[in-house]
Amino acid sequence: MTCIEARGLRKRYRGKVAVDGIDLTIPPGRIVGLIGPNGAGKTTTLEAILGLVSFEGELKVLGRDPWRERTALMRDVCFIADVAVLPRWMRVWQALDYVEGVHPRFDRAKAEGFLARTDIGRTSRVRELSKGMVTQLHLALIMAVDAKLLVLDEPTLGLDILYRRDFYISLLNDYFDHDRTILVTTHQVEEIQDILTDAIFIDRGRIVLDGSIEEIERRFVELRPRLDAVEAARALGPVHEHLLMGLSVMVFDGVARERLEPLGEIRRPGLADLFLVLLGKERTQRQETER
Ligand SMILES: Nc1ncnc2c1ncn2[C@@H]1O[C@H](COP(=O)(O)OP(=O)(O)OP(=O)(O)O)[C@@H](O)[C@H]1O
Repeated sequence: MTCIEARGLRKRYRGKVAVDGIDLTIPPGRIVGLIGPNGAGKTTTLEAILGLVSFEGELKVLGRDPWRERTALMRDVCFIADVAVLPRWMRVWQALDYVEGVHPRFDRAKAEGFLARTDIGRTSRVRELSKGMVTQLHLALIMAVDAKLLVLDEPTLGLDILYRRDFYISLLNDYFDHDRTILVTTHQVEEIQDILTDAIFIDRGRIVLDGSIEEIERRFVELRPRLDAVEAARALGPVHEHLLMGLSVMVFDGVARERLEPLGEIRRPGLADLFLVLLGKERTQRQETER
């Protein structure tokens, strides 16, 4: 069964379009990055998937309509919103007790294992923890639930670089298996690009690119042409060109590597760079259409 299927998904807030008719097909066993600038519609898309906002269009998550069947859906879905909120008076062990009590698929030993890698004491109250520690606690609770879909909205906001790395490694090693799907948004694209199987670029409520990392890597190539090959490379129609310390860097879309290799050094463009390139292109095209 497809994990998430959307056709013409649209969300308007009092006349303002936040999500503008997007189509998605996410099978099980993928780690999908939803990447976009501020206000692109990422959180709104996740909220529709989680049944937290109503929407227009068709949307099925694990075969259910999230808005109408939210309660049933939540047995198989876990999520972390970009603002982690836990009751401030609660002690850490009480939070563990609570989730154990309400969630039949919570593995307490696993949560304790995640917490053991932090400085969070079992008897501390949430209000005594730093912002990053509250997030760590929240992640430990959520990652110990056996769910089919895990939705993470900026999960590492406020976490230090060591813990962020540790988090993504354990997401891959301890959480992910080939039946689960993880949908994650972050502005720190470089940190997640190596764990993703797929990327969806979104800008102003529309999808700019959607594909597996292998497809994206096959399609886009970065070339640093030799000085004597710059004109020949330009003739192949790069979708982007910029200068780096006086030398040209070009990105090609759908040009065979064999044609580029003789012209200079070939690289895999980073997702963040690619995003900037495609975003610039899309915005220029839209401005031209609007004119
Ligand atoms: N509850 C709301 N009421 C009105 N407008 C909203 C609401 N939530 C979001 N929006 C608008 O919808 C658009 C998309 O917002 P959304 O939060 O989905 O973006 P985002 O991609 O998650 O951004 P960020 O990276 O900044 O978190 C924005 O223009 C935002 O102002």
